[in-house]
Amino acid sequence: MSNTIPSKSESEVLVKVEGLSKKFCKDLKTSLWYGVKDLLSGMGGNKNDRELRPKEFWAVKDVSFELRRGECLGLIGHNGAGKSTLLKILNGLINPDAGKVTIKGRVGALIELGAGFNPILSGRENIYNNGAVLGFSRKEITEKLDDIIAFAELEEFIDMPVQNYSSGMKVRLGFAVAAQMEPDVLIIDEVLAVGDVAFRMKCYNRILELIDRTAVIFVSHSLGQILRVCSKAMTMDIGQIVYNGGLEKAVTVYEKLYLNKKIGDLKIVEKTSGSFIKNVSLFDKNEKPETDFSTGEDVFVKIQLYSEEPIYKTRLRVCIESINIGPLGAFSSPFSEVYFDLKEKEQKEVVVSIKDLPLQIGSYNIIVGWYGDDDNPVIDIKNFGTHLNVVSPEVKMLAYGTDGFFRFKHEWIKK
Ligand SMILES: Nc1ncnc2c1ncn2[C@@H]1O[C@H](COP(=O)(O)OP(=O)(O)OP(=O)(O)O)[C@@H](O)[C@H]1O
Repeated sequence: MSNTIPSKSESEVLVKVEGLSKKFCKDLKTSLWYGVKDLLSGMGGNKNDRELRPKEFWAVKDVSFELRRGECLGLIGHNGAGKSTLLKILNGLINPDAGKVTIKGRVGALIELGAGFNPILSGRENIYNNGAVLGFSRKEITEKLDDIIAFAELEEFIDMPVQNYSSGMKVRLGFAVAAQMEPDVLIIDEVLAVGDVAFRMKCYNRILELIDRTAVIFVSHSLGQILRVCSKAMTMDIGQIVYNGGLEKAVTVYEKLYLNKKIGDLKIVEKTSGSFIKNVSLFDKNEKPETDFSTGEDVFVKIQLYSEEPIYKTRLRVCIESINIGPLGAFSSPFSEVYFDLKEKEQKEVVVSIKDLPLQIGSYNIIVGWYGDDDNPVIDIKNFGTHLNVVSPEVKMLAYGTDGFFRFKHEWIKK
């Protein structure tokens, strides 16, 4: 028998999800009525779980994936994408309508705030209850008790009923129980965000400590957190997996979805008469149209302007926006003393280069504004539709230092 640690691709599959689906009903009364009908038809063996009836929708649809020991899967998706529903099915809190979940070993989970705790029992009593549910004996729990209480930093409050705990205290106790009980599978939902920053950092460090012997599923809206903690990621939209694989691609897919949704929501009407920006597109250094770039590459923004009337001394401004945060930076042509004149019915092409792109992995939106004189301050603004995707270099763990938006030019000096 070999003593070498198995590589991740050889290590044991701890979570196997096959064709998982769960539907909900948008209306409570109809939902109750369907419940009664299902019960009766179920008794008659006539249940059709794969069909949607009026007012029903798929919260999770045909989801399949595997997770091995040593892997940490980040689950990302917009509000209502189905992330929490999927985690609740994995943790056995709700039953799927179709599909199968196979989990090997103990599951530690932090899903809903206070879920799994009995509010009238003290923190200490709840630790014993939760430990027992996970299959630990009283002696084993007593051995771990001090570590759990210390990790949760609840020494003073451990004998107080959990119903009197603050949200942060409940999260601390929940995470401490889930993570200190040496689970094989650890499931962490967004609730971790309720804890303060120092506690969250402690939790990430604990997850990193556990990773070699655990399979972790981690949901967060913070892409920074996902990039910091996870080794792979899955993007969900409307109950389905739209991407499952590398971190950087999953983040880009998620941000693109967000951008498209934003465009859809705003129902943008583009200006197409008078003077207007006809198009904004991106090119690489070989003048090839491109949307995917690497940190450090040169990006060329091509702006097509058109004017029916002659206009003089106009200015252009380019702003780069992060989808989650907003504007990251902008530059305007007057700073370089560059202005644009257009004759009657003239089309003009302007190219501005962004040298040595300082942005890190993610999807960004380019906004171009065209401005005239005091009488005509805003000629046109093209807000959406030009994505700049930064797709490499690959993101690894925190130690590789790819947090945040910018990569600063830097040099290490050893003395
Ligand atoms: N018990 C329920 N009854 C009816 N609909 C539900 C129920 N639980 C969730 N849903 C619906 O299922 C969909 C998926 O919800 P879910 O909470 O899984 O999304 P999510 O990706 O976790 O969202 P968020 O990021 O906002 O937490 C939503 O439309 C939600 O309204």
